[in-house]
Amino acid sequence: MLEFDGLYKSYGDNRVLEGVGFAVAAGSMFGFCGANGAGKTTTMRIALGLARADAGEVRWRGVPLDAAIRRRIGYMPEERGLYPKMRVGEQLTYFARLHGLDAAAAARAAEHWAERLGLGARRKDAVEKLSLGNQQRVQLAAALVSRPEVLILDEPFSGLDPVGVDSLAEALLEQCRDGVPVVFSSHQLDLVERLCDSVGILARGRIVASGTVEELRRREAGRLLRVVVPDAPQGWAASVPGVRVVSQQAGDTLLELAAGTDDQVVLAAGLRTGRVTHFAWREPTLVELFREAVADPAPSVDPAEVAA
Ligand SMILES: Nc1ncnc2c1ncn2[C@@H]1O[C@H](COP(=O)(O)OP(=O)(O)OP(=O)(O)O)[C@@H](O)[C@H]1O
Repeated sequence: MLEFDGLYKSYGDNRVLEGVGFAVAAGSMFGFCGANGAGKTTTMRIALGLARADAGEVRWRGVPLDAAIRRRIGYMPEERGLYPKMRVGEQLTYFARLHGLDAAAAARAAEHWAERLGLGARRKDAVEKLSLGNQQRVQLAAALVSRPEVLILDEPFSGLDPVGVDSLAEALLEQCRDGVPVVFSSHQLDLVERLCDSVGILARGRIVASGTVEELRRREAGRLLRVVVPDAPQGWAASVPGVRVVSQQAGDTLLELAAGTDDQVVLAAGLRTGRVTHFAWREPTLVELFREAVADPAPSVDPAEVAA
């Protein structure tokens, strides 16, 4: 288990992390989501020892990370860290050696990952001659080449074409099957939904939602209702108490029901305006769950005011 436990980090007055905690089981993939500036990179840099937490720690198999454990972590930094003049093959061999592989094993691993990520023909080219997407593939190969026990990847999919996304996704799933815990940050929520066993959404310095996508959905279940009334006038649902119209296109409406709102009341309202051809609960997408989770919480209501 890879555990991030109670991480706090401030830069001056900027309180970035205020008790970030989550755990990633060996052999599972964790999607680390959050708005720009939420603190994902900061969290990963703390794990790698590149930033120091004010409080909290990161553990692998119960042991706080130290320099020796960190050498066994494959890390892809957001700012990317390649040597532009070095050839692709040499660079990969170099990173593998840096993580302790002997010369022969390093050369074999470099060749394997270059081929695997579609860089076979570019092995002898200097990194600076590659397109940005291909440089990204080299960076990924550099994280994988040392046969890491743990993978921590900062936006590994950004800038990749669909073929690159597929080859990386397949490579990461294979790492998971070999028992490696994989943490990656991404704004591409469709990918997170497709690949990850679990997801954590960082907002306001904390993980505000976490679990499998299914669990997150179930927590929200029963709230989004799709109703199709082809002949209904625009805005027919807006006056139903406890109903918010999320979207409306022709007679196709997506409604959010407040807790306790009776869906049959909504159905009756729809029927009053015409024939209802579709009426079903709809599962929220990860994008909708994300929006909900990062939105500023409703201002708290003073209980005394409610009682009055
Ligand atoms: N070295 C630093 N010095 C001062 N402030 C920093 C430093 N590193 C990060 N920050 C601040 O910490 C906050 C979180 O930044 P971070 O890069 O961790 O967010 P992120 O979630 O990775 O964002 P993005 O999705 O945009 O990459 C930001 O307000 C950023 O300005």
